Order: sequence, then C-alpha cells, then structure tokens
Amino acid sequence: MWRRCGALGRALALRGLPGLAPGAAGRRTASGPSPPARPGLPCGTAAAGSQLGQSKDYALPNASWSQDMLDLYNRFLDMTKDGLWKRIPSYNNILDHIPESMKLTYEKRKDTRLFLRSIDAEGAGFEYVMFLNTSEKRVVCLFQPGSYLEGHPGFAHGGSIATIIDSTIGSCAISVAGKVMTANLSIDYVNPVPLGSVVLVDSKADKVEGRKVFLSCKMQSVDGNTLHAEATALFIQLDATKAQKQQASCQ
Ligand SMILES: CCCCCCCCCCCC(=O)SCCNC(=O)CCNC(=O)[C@H](O)C(C)(C)COP(=O)(O)OP(=O)(O)OC[C@H]1O[C@@H](n2cnc3c(N)ncnc32)[C@H](O)[C@@H]1OP(=O)(O)O
Repeated sequence: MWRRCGALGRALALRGLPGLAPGAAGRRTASGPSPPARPGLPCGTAAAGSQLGQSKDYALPNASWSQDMLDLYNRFLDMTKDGLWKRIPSYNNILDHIPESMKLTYEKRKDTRLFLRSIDAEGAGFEYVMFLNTSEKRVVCLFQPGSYLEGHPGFAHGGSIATIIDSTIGSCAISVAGKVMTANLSIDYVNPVPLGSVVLVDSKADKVEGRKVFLSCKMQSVDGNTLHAEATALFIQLDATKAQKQQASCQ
C-alpha cells in the first residue's frame, strides 16, 4: 500500500515506514480508538485517558495539526492494526507514565511537568506523537515544531531539535531497557527545520551491552527529500542503588 506513495514513500520505504506524497491525501479525521500500551512499557497505560476522566493524552490530533501531520498520523494508526506498531500515549506529568505500583515510591508533586508538554497553547510548542515497534526496537516520532520553539527566524531552535531527538531515542531505550538515562547524545544538524513543518524522527536501538544501550536516529522531512539531523546516543540502564540515591536527592 505504501509503495504507491510519493517521494517520502521511496525514501522511507527503505526504512519500512509509510510514505506520504505531499498534498496527496484529502483532509481526513484521525480514525479509530488508540490501542492500549504494551504491558510493562513504562510509558503509559490509558490510551485515551481523557475520555475516561483521567489525565489528558496529548498524543492525539488537535486543531493545530497540519494536513501532513494528520495524514502521517492516520497512516501510522493504520499500521497499529496488526499489532506491530503501537501508539505511545503522552501526558504532561511523568507520574502518569509510571505504572500504579511504582508511583508509591515517588513523592507526588503537582508543580512539575514533562519539558515537552510545558507549553499549553495548541500548536505553539512540541506537537508530537510517537509510535513504537517492539520487535524492531524502534520508535518513530511525528513532530510539528510550533512558533515558541523558534531559534533563527522561522526555524526550530537546535535545543528543541535535541529535545525531541533525546525523547524519541529515550522512549526507544526505555522500551528496550526500562529505567535509563542519557549518557551521551551526538547530533549532526544537517538542514534547518522550518517552524510548522512536519518531520519524522526515526530511532532504533542498535546494540545492548550490559547496562549500555546504543541507539541511532534520523530526522527527515515528510517528502523524504531533506535530511534535517542525524544522531547517535548512549543510554545507561540505571543501577538500582544509584537510582534510589538519585531519587532521594531530588525530593
Ligand atoms: C516513557 C515516556 C515518558 C516520557 C519520557 C521521554 C524520554 C525521556 C528521555 C530523556 C532522557 C534524559 O533527558 S536523561 C537526563 C540527562 N542525563 C542525565 O542527567 C544523566 C547524568 N548522568 C548520570 O546520572 C550517570 O552518569 C549515568 C546514570 C548516565 C551513568 O552512571 P552510572 O550508572 O554510575 O554508570 P557508570 O558506572 O558510570 O557507567 C556504566 C558504563 O557506561 C559507560 N559510560 C557512562 N557514561 C558514558 C559516556 N558519557 N560515554 C561513554 N560511556 C559512558 C561507563 O564507562 C561504563 O562502561 P563499562 O565500564 O561498563 O564498559
């Protein structure tokens, strides 16, 4: 099905992703309910929590999403139907990503937020949704940078690009190794990212050596013609004793 698509189809088909010819599709609404998160993945449980009176899931379409963003979202949602890909819900507080049983070990603070969800206005900050393919050890993020992420006029700030890459790669590392932290992140910025455009951040765990998870990532335009950034990263699985000390020191 994806082979019929345009430039991105050719570019991303190489990486097994659904392509999208610019402007090829008419406006559609996001389809279908979201699948439940994978058991054990520490990134959320309620796929559509807001509908159940729980925390709002921000990884769902809103009025600020461009046609490209919606089209890609719907294509990825289609791919979740066979169970290989799963949409990762996104809340504005890390505690909502943690299983109930683990929440007891954290002191509840209502004055903190996940950095990526710190801007309230729809479309102004990080508009994104991630999809996980467990068997390929891969996470793909559809990212639409908003106007409050400006660096050079009209383009996304390099720090915001690093943030979305770190979080995409980080989510991939978490799915592979549980509690991890970024030890090293190396980014080549190849082409600037226009504000309001949509890019795909495609990350993969390449190797696991003991507590070390090595990952790589590419950020590309929707038409597949522009490579915006490439990155490699090392995440370290937290040693249980050190993790407890770190937790204690920030409470
Ligand atoms: C779910 C969705 C929710 C939503 C959330 C979305 C995802 C969020 C992702 C964001 C992630 C972050 O921003 S995390 C925040 C930024 N990162 C940090 O603040 C981390 C600060 N650094 C640390 O706390 C520490 O250095 C650690 C935890 C990374 C590692 O410390 P450690 O546990 O004591 O490990 P240590 O013994 O030193 O090292 C273990 C092995 O790794 C190697 N190693 C350690 N650091 C490095 C390094 N920089 N470069 C090369 N190698 C290194 C060592 O040589 C050793 O190799 P060998 O001798 O075994 O061969």
